[in-house]
Parts: sequence; structure tokens; C-alpha cells
Amino acid sequence: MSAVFQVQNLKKSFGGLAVTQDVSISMAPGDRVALIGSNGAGKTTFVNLVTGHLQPDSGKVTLGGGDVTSLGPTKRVQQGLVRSFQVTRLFADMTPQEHVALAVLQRTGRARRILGNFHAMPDVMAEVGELLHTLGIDHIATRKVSEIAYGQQRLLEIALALALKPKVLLLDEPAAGVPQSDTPRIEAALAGLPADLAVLMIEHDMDLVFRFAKRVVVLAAGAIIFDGSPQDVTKDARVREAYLGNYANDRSAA
Ligand SMILES: Nc1ncnc2c1ncn2[C@@H]1O[C@H](COP(=O)(O)OP(=O)(O)OP(=O)(O)O)[C@@H](O)[C@H]1O
Repeated sequence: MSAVFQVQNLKKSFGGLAVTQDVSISMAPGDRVALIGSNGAGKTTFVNLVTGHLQPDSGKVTLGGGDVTSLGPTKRVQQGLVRSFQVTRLFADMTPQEHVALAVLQRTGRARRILGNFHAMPDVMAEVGELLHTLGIDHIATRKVSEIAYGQQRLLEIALALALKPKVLLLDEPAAGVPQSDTPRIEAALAGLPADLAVLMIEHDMDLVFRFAKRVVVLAAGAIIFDGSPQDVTKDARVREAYLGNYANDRSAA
């Protein structure tokens, strides 16, 4: 299938430090890719280059075949490249329903009529209901964010990203900070993401990576050292040395 998202030969240095070194990744609709790497490997910088929060020194980012390298974050979102919102950007006094309604209104160019009467807009209410249902948080739709569990807030982040109808979704550690007892809910939500959406997930939890990803990309010192199947990643000598170490040994012993 042809690529919906491509990064070609991306480079970025901070002073003398090359943080992104000739990185190329291509994703097709429906891809489920995990980006892993140790602390300081360059994952956050890579995501910021992709979203437009940072400009590369050289290289190209294309979305649906169009070059978006010189576009800022807002334009990239409008074209379908969406990063999940962060819990820190949720409003404590607003409900999940209001958050998602606002995102839908924004996407459909009706944000000026903010919240006032979205209850009277059947299309908005239907979409909000469906999204909250997809993420398994419809039962807390009208509670304040300050009253819902952290794991539910993280699911709301994903609902907000989906409300923008992305073609490519970047998920930044969706299970980080979520109690172990709630991670199955996050995994179920991830399993229910739209089949044609390309998803790139940055994640440290290797169990989640192996359950979610069909492909794993490993960054080390700003460069891609592996891009392949989850089965092969644990066998790769460079990956074991740079990152997986004990995890790979445990899995092969199991
Ligand atoms: N604005 C900046 N100025 C200078 N150096 C930076 C800047 N941003 C990141 N770096 C450096 O670039 C390297 C990669 O950082 P980055 O945050 O991208 O890694 P990471 O893989 O996301 O790490 P973590 O998992 O800890 O978030 C680090 O050595 C970091 O100190």
C-alpha cells in the first residue's frame, strides 16, 4: 500500500550534538508502529520535527504525498497529522463530553459557537458519543475531568486526537503513569482504533509494544538502528546492546 506518511533523511543538531541523524520512516494506512529507544535517544526531538514544533536542518516530511516540512503544527494537524493531547492540557472543570465536543466543533469550523448549545447539534452529539464509546469512557461523559481516574484522562486524550480525524496518529507513551490494573483498558482502546489509521506509538513498556505493534523502529543516539518485526527486534544484536538487553534475554528464556 502506498505511504500516507514519510520522513526522509531528517537531520537535526543542537550545537554540536546530532540528535536526529538521517532518519527515514515510511508508514502506510493501518500501520501499527512502535518507536523505542533509551532515554536521550532522540524520540521527543523526532516527534517534534514530525509535528512541526521543531524545524529540521535538512530532510523532508510528507503527508498523503504532500510536502509538509515547512508547515507549522496547526497546518499539519489540519492535514491529518495529529499527536495525542497531553493530560496536562485537559481542563479540570470541563467534562469529557465538552472536551470532545470542542474538538469536533473546532475541526468542523464551528468553534466560535463554543459549548453554548452543542447539545442541540445532533451531528456533534452523535460523534462525541461514538468517540467516547470507542475509547470506553462514555459512562463518565458528563463527569468533571478532575473527578475521573488518570487512566480515563489518558483515554480522553486519545478521543480528542481522534476527534480531529487524523490520517496519522502519534501516541506518546499512552500508558505512562496509568496503574497496572488500568492498562488493559488502554490496550483495548488501542486495539479499537480505526483500522485505516496509521499509528506511531512511542512507548517504554515493552509488553505493550509487543502486544500493539506490527513493526518496531529503534532509535539510538539519534539514528535508526532497526526497523522490522517485533519477532526480529529481540534477536538483533545492536538492539540488544543499545536498548533491550535484559528484556530480550527474559523473553528468549521464557
Ligand atoms: N532544545 C535542545 N537543546 C539542546 N539539546 C537538546 C534539546 N532537546 C533535546 N536535546 C538533547 O538531545 C538528545 C535527545 O533528546 P530527546 O529528548 O529527543 O530524547 P528522548 O529519546 O526523547 O529521551 P527521553 O526518553 O528521555 O524523553 C538529548 O541528549 C538531549 O539532551
